[in-house]
Amino acid sequence: MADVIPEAGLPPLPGPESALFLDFDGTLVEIAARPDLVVVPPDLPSVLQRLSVALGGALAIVTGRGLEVVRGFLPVPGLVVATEHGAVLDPSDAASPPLPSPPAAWREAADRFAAAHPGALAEHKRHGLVLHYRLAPEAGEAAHALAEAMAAELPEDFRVVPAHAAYEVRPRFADKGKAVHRLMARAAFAGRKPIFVGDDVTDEDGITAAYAMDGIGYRIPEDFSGQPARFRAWLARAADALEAGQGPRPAGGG
Ligand SMILES: O=P(O)(O)OC[C@H]1O[C@H](O[C@H]2O[C@H](CO)[C@@H](O)[C@H](O)[C@H]2O)[C@H](O)[C@@H](O)[C@@H]1O
Repeated sequence: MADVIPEAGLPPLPGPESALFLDFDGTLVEIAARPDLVVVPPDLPSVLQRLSVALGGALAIVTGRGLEVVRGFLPVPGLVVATEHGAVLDPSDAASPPLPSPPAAWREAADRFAAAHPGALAEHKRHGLVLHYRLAPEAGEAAHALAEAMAAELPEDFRVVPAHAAYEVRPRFADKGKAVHRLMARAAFAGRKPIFVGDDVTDEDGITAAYAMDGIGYRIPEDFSGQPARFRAWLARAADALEAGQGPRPAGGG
């Protein structure tokens, strides 16, 4: 990696018995003015691929982003991804629960919100939508009110989750913790020590799940000084260390 950052004060590197669960925005990449403007460092996909191979496939991206967006940013063969906050796993599994999608009227209302507030954005996903106001801070209250009004129409299916300068309307029964539990049941992950790394409130479910399975969670603000670059450098060192000696541990070997 291009980032030259001292190791002091960083968490211990993951060992060959680990399973890595990594958030995307604010963790692997710096927050940007708009979702389409995030910058993926050119060497990040290869670092993720090396880690995935070294860990026998036990590496997953667990993100609020949509599936196609993540695959576009991180073109890593064999990479497991849990998108839309765990609602959509790829590769999928037979246990995938049916999840609702926002009604067309909500999508139209979201687009009208964005049109009415220059700088605001409506992001549409399969099972949810996001009202972004980072570039239109005065629209924050309107975004919140609209998101709450939508979720109130179908409260058994949807809930509102605050994000960085955005409000997300997403399926009530999807969260990153459930995604971690489902992935840990897969052969490549089973028996490993889960390590979840995130930066945001939605990552707390994933961190809780990791602890529940004798793993650990790291937070970018506290453990990497709020710097995704520090975290990326840590990942690169982990790939070096795993390749140098520890090697992949057979999947499911306890
Ligand atoms: O779970 P994550 O990978 O952290 O994704 C959470 C949401 O991130 C994206 O929005 C946030 O990042 C944007 C790019 O840095 C930023 O412009 C925006 O203000 C943030 O809210 C993404 O657009 C959402 O779909 C994700 O759910």
